[in-house]
Amino acid sequence: MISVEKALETVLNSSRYFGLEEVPFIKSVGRILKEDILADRDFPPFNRVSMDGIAIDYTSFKNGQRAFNIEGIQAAGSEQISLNNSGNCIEVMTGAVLPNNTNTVIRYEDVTITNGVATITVDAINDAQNVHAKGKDGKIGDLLIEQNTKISAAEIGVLATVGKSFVKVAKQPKVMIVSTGDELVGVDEIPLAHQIRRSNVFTLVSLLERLNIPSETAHITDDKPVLKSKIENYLQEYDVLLFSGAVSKGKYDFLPEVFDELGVEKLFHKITQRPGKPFFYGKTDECNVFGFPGNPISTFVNCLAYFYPWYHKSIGLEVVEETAILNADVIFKPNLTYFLQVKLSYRFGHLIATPITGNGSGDLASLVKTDAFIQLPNDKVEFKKGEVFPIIRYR
Ligand SMILES: Nc1nc2c(c(=O)[nH]1)N[C@H]1C(S)=C(S)[C@@H](COP(=O)(O)OP(=O)(O)OC[C@H]3O[C@@H](n4cnc5c(N)ncnc54)[C@H](O)[C@@H]3O)O[C@H]1N2
Ligand code: MOO
Ligand SMILES: [Mg+2]
Repeated sequence: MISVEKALETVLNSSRYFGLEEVPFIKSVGRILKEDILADRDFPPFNRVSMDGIAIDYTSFKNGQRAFNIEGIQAAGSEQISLNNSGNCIEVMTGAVLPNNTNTVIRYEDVTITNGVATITVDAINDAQNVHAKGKDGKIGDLLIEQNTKISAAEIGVLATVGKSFVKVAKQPKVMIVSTGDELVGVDEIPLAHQIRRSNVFTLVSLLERLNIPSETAHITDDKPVLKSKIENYLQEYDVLLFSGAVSKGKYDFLPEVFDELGVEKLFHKITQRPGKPFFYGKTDECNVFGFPGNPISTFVNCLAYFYPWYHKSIGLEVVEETAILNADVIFKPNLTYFLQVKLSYRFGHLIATPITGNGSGDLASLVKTDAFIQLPNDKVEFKKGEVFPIIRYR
């Protein structure tokens, strides 16, 4: 039996590198970028007209000129034209290149146009107004998105702008999720009096989907030879195996011995925590094996507390700790770290965790009423309202 801290350290020390892949940028939301994205040209790439109106040479205005013959039109998407006579003007549209020999744009609202002559109707204009200068937002080669950024809609626009139709992202591990147990039937089935529907695999699939990790699932009954032959294949085929059930002390809890017989190196079995104590963790050269205890809340909390940080470390992301203020006195006597279910709220900008006690680790419906687990350490028995502890949230 090891402590939560030691278990987490062991899990993190066995993180694994899954490599990179290139994906179409539009499919990359939620993935972890594995290259720096640089500006392929200046931002904006030319002196960009930012108001519809007329472009002039400011010197003419400064010298007192107010009426300008219109020489032409510069539309957005047209090649740059030139003002031939510095006493004239060119009509310009937002998004167009500022014409050669002009430097200042006056918006249509501030001019009147009659018979091809634009007359400025305001007293003051500024040199270079309404021009978004080339390179003002960024220079060619500037770092726009750092690697290890989680790609969101904000990054997608930048990727499009710099022409990155394919991007390098962290490859996801190949994951198999296995439930075990003779008492479990499918979701679409009507359970007999002694049976229940399996739920843990689907919880795990969903917890992995939050990380954008696709997974496959299987169910194996409590039959040791079958477990052994199937798991032998899975160990060859997958980067990660997540199990729920069959890791405790029961007559049919075969997984620890099956893992041993298949050469899975045991890194630990059993942690001083509740719920989730009988967690088995091991690895082979190619595969990491998470044997979560079968009680639904045990599977759930251990996936969050150990698989999540292991995955984050594996793809090169920082593992960040969050804390909240306990909102009630709690007494917990066993010498175990207590992952207590809490409902989160904000008060004056502080995150508050209100304990909601369910009926133990089999009470999966209680998860619906809470948002997170607060992690109460095993070095004391009384936890006071107002004290701050780490939390693991799932919403
Ligand atoms: N003598 C002891 N008995 C138990 C101990 C112990 O230390 N000594 N630990 C208890 C704790 S704590 C837990 S947690 C469970 C862990 O049990 P297993 O990992 O062996 O899991 P199972 O026995 O297969 O099942 C336990 C429980 O969970 C339900 N279950 C399992 N899989 C699913 C699923 N996919 N969906 C829904 N529910 C599932 C199963 O029906 C059982 O009710 O052991 C305690 N016992
Ligand atoms: O600790 Mo077990 O994980 O209570 O259900
Ligand atoms: Mg059992």
